[in-house]
Amino acid sequence: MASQEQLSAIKGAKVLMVGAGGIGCELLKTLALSGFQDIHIIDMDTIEVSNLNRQFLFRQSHVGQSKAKVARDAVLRVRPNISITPYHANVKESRFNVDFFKEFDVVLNGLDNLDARRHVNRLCLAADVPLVESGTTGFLGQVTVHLKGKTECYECQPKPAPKTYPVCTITSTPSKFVHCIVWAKDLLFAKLFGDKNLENDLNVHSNDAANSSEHSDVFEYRKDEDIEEYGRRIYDHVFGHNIEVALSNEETWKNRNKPRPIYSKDVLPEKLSEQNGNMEKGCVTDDVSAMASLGLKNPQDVWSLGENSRVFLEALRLFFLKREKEIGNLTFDKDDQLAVEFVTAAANIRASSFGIPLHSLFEAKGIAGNIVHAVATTNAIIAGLIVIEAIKVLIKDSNNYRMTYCLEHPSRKMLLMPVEPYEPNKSCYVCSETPLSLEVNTHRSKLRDFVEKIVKAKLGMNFPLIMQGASILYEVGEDLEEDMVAIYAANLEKALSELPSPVTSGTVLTVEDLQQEFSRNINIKHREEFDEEKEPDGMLLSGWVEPPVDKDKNKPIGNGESTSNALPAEESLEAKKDVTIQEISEVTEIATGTKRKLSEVSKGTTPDHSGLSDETRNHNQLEKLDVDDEDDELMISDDWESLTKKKRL
Ligand SMILES: Nc1ncnc2c1ncn2[C@@H]1O[C@H](COP(=O)(O)OP(=O)(O)OP(=O)(O)O)[C@@H](O)[C@H]1O
Ligand SMILES: [Zn+2]
Repeated sequence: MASQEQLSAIKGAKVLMVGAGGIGCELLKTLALSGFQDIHIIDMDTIEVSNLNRQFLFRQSHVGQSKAKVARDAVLRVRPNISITPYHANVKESRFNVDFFKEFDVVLNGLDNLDARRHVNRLCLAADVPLVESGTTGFLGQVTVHLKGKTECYECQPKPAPKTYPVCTITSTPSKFVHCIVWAKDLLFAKLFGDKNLENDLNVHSNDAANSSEHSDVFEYRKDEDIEEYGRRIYDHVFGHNIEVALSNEETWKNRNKPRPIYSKDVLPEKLSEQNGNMEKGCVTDDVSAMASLGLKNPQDVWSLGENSRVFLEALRLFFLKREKEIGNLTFDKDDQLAVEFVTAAANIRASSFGIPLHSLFEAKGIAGNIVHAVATTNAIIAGLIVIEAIKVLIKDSNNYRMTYCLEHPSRKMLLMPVEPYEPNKSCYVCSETPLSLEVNTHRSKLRDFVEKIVKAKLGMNFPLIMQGASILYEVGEDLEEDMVAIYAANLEKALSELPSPVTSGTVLTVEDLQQEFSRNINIKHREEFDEEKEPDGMLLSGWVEPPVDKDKNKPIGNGESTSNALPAEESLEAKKDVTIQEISEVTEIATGTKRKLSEVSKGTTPDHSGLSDETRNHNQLEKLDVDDEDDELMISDDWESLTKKKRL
């Protein structure tokens, strides 16, 4: 039962919700049913069919309409007397500036990406408005309170770098199905259907006897060539010939199982189109799906090697027959059925060659698209926790703020694990005044490199203004004069030392995002050489939060900026000599941060120094927590105070 104080705080509050998706729908409903009367909601998206299973305010008839508006209408039907103001817009639009944020008593995030979260964090800091941040990944979830100067901000802890794999694991020595998926989508799919000008590490041994005399690129489709013949040529090349070439390097296989070359003639009949009556169907129906034209119905079935080989050839054929115009511009998209079919089949054939268990299309799609299936109940629990924290924020009950984790399996008999929030990180470059410095080759690096790699990627600014003393070197904005736009565009292509106001060792640059009202000075230090593997940006930004380094191994124990260092231990040796392929996973970011703290607090352990990425290490710790729990009886605690001994505030 809410106290009088809580009730009047709820009634008088003006709250801003950002995101009306899985968490947002639950949150809006819970806010309305808890008595909130003035709710503003920003969401840039329209409703999709795939949202309907968990975003319960939406119905089939709403598909294509604004999430924020439909959510408002749905909730007003049960609470007609409250005020809900929807904005069908990106929270990064300039109208949502610091003054806009200042209007609210608390901001509640139900977002799904790092970029928007960082942006809202900065606006809340600039406007001095408390932020309740949230995230879910399947059964895992987290709610955190960020209050300027009192608790850590969203960016006080470095977020894990995207998961990466060494190129040689992907191109030569896969040991897990995910390696085969990365090979199939980032190398083979990209090679066949993507931009021909992009670099691709797929081994192209086109000097094999059969092809070298006529063609320099074995992947090229000859106009007069039969499409099945072409498909078989690619098949035999990547699954047969390339494997034979790899096998000839004896050293590689000394301590590994040797792969088996697979040729199409060994697994398929001579001429498929004559054998398979369904093959032509794909040409006449609109359904561009290899599965459909081969009569494979259940995406959860694991196909045999023969079936995968057929899907491979059929998907390739359909791309060339039905989607020829897109070839050369395609990038893998988890919602593109034909692309998923091709990648599943290719990954499975490669897996078969390397003795790795095969997977269904459903599983392969999840791995390829980094999909963790959303769980509606987790979203509902998290939304409830957001409202609990929001109420504490409104009555300024700061001693009782909690960062709460929602777990998949009970730990210490609990599914919900509240811990006290952390203090602000004194070296956080966002919420503290930490000085920054940048080592860079000022003769070689261009202003564009600085803007893209540092200002946007590292400092997360969207509308940067870069100044040296009083002169502006670069600016982004809607109302810039044309001549200024031209000058800034020209500046981007200049080396730092050749700019109109040269940037050299000792220069102090001021970088500012006017919308975020966020400004930092960066001391420039010239450095001649950079290690291409460890410092691929050719620049080194320091003075902001970095994970501690294990001095013996010179490896970060968490996720550093260098992606090649953020690798699972078993792969880290190879990583030292190899470039890495990125596999982006936004969805795990927030939950991964969760697990770091959870493991520290609940086990009382110090972070381990295993050299694993945060993601991997924390998964392991979470699993360990679960395994350690012998008693499976559940308890959801409501005794917040007694649960945490560590006082962090
Ligand atoms: N910059 C932004 N401005 C406004 N809304 C945003 C922004 N970024 C993300 N969102 C919204 O946050 C919500 C996140 O919800 P959720 O995680 O359930 O994602 P979804 O897109 O609805 O579902 P899924 O990605 O699982 O298909 C989405 O509705 C999305 O439109
Ligand atoms: Zn901070």
